[in-house]
Amino acid sequence: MSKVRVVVAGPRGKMGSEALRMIEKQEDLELVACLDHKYEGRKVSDFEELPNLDAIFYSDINNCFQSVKADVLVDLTTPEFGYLHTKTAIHYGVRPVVGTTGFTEEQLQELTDLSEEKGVGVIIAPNFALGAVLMMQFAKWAAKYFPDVEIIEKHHDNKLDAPSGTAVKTAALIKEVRETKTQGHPEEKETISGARGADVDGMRIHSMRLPGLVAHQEVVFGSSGENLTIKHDSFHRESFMTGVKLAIDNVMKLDILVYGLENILE
Ligand SMILES: NC(=O)C1=CN([C@@H]2O[C@H](COP(=O)(O)OP(=O)(O)OC[C@H]3O[C@@H](n4cnc5c(N)ncnc54)[C@H](O)[C@@H]3O)[C@@H](O)[C@H]2O)C=CC1
Ligand SMILES: O=C(O)C1=N[C@H](C(=O)O)C[C@H](O)C1
Repeated sequence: MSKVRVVVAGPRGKMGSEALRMIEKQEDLELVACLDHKYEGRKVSDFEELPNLDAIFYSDINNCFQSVKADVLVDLTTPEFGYLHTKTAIHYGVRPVVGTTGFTEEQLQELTDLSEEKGVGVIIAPNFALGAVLMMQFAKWAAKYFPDVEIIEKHHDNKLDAPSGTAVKTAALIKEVRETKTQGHPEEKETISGARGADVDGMRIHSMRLPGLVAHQEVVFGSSGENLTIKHDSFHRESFMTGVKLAIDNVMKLDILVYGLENILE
């Protein structure tokens, strides 16, 4: 059986380095290159904190895909570069598995159209942790019966995007089953701007950023005389790696873009 040849973008990051450690342990995956805006030509093994792998760092994505044969690009970078990398990979016929969050709806639509036009499979998953995927599905189910809902997401203070991709995806899933409803008092007024959080279709998202946190979300439903809270915590980035592997395996069978890991779970 031939190995799936993987390029990782963002190898020195918190998620990218965890992905390298995961790939190193898999017999059916081979790390063939890394994409980083720094350290062109260096090997992964040159970095003490990274696994002992021979793959080379490339700074230019075109040079990378022209020099190395790759099947899958795993992108764990920033919203700006994640989007550019995904687009470029599709053009080269390299299947993107994207964990990077912060894409706009327009960017997601553009990537969906491009993937379909080129027949290149793509998986974009705002959260690779299986528990988080279940939390989102349970929240969607609960929203059918509890239309009053607020999402509280808590992350480490190095996070660039707010609200988190998971919170945005949770709101989108809830929106599929919940009638538009403005929550709170009809005449409520914020005396400090932002106090009620972001407004998505009348439901609220609150984003907390603190050192010490990893990735956490609570979806709180309210009804007369009762509350229901659905909560997920990622305490370590290893929690995302089962999903990254699952996405790499599945993207090889796809010729369209899939948004959300729930769409490939049985
Ligand atoms: N889908 C999921 O399950 C998860 C997604 N994320 C997302 O993954 C992304 C990365 O998160 P972290 O690892 O925590 O961030 P990080 O800041 O630790 O790592 C990002 C890395 O990207 C690199 N980078 C920046 N520009 C680049 C470029 N042009 N080319 C190549 N590399 C570049 C940086 O040098 C850095 O090493 C974020 O968008 C975050 O929201 C994070 C955790 C889980
Ligand atoms: O930046 C992070 O850390 C995370 N980002 C993703 C998001 O925006 O939802 C997934 C997870 O919450 C960790």
